[in-house]
Amino acid sequence: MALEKLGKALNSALKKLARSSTVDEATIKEVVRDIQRALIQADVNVRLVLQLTKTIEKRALEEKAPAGASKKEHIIQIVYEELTKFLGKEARPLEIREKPTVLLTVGIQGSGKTTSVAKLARHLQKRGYKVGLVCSDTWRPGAYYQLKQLVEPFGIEVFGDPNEKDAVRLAREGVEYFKNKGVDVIIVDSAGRHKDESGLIEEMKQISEAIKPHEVILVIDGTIGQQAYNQALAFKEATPIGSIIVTKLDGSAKGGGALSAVAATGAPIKFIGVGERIDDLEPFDPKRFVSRLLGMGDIEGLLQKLEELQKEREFKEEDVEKFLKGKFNLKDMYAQLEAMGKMGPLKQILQMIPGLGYSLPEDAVKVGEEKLNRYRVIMDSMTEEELEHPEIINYSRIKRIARGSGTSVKEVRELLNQYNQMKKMFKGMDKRKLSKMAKKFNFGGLGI
Ligand SMILES: Nc1nc2c(ncn2[C@@H]2O[C@H](COP(=O)(O)OP(=O)(O)OP(=O)(O)O)[C@@H](O)[C@H]2O)c(=O)[nH]1
Repeated sequence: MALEKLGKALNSALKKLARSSTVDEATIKEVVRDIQRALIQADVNVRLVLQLTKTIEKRALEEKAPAGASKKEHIIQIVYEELTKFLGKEARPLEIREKPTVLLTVGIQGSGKTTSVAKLARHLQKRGYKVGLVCSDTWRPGAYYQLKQLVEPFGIEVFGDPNEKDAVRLAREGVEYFKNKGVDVIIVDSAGRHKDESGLIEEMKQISEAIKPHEVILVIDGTIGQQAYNQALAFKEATPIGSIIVTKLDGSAKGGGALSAVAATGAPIKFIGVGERIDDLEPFDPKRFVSRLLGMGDIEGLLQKLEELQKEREFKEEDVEKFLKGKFNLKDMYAQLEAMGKMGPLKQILQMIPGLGYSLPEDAVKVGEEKLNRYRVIMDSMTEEELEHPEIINYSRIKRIARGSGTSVKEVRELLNQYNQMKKMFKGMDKRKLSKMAKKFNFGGLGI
């Protein structure tokens, strides 16, 4: 996984939060300090770290958790949101709009450029595009053979001439060649042997002028950490159509520094390299990346589901009245269960709740999910009258319901007990307490 070490450190900071019994100022400050330490160790620029953690701390201390979410959940949400913003906020996918779309890749020698070109070609091929590669590296004859070797197994053609000395001419001829072949995407790989960024950018300008690419992609070595800032900035200023691939994020201790430094320039990171194999290239999406980094499953999904859950949890005024008068029936309970069912497998929901996913024993989740299903099956075998007036369900009805639903008398009784308990609790409660309890019941009252 990319940035494994940073992920682990951030994850343990949040785990500590999830485990703490209270969430006060001292807890928040400790979490923030842990996050600071983790980021600085990943070579993220200290000034950026301080800015980021100050925002997290301020929000965590000042903002109130939205209804239905705990303070812990809210803090995790804040950390997630701020880290996402830190890495560019939105995904900026590579778009293939025209046929052919011409891409030019540049990058300093050793950055992983040639490998990334092969990976990108394969990535696009897997998405159904026919891709042609042009090697315009006139400095290193081996580059052509290296590229060929990488993509040959996939039937991707490489245009090049190891004896040609004019990079601009090679690039132009290569693009013409593939245009005539009707490919969807042409990727032109330029030379990496430049003494510095200015040489690199100069060649990029010349080739750009000749082939008019739709996009220029800079490949940056993720192991250089925050030094990536200057490279990305110089590049961003030189081309209005630039995007970036940050390589070697697998196992690099400084990858977090490189990613955040590039993001700080505002240049879009479109892919990250996460290994030496041809498939080790991932489209970069800050949201998904941060969710995975924090090791908390799909947090985006969680936020959405929390929102839905909250809507479902909101008891209508008339419902509250009804419950207060003790008129809560099985149908009402059924509606609650159905609302839960709509939101997908319970286990999945529970796992997405930061903090809970860690502590939840597998058995508890299984029982909850199974029980919910059984309740539903049992209620499907009840008549309308029984659902509305459960008090009429006597022993012979229980036997019939058990038979009809393929369950047992014991299970039908269990459901009725659950109902009676809920009803008893609703009765005689004040409004405020009731809505609080209702929220709890959606998760806690069903034997989960
Ligand atoms: N672990 C890891 N290694 C990578 C990644 N990308 C590239 N590499 C390795 O980095 C080394 C240099 O990669 P090349 O593709 O030859 O890069 P380059 O030197 O920029 O290419 P040119 O400038 O064209 O010569 C190779 O050993 C690659 O296997 C990555 O994402 N992860």
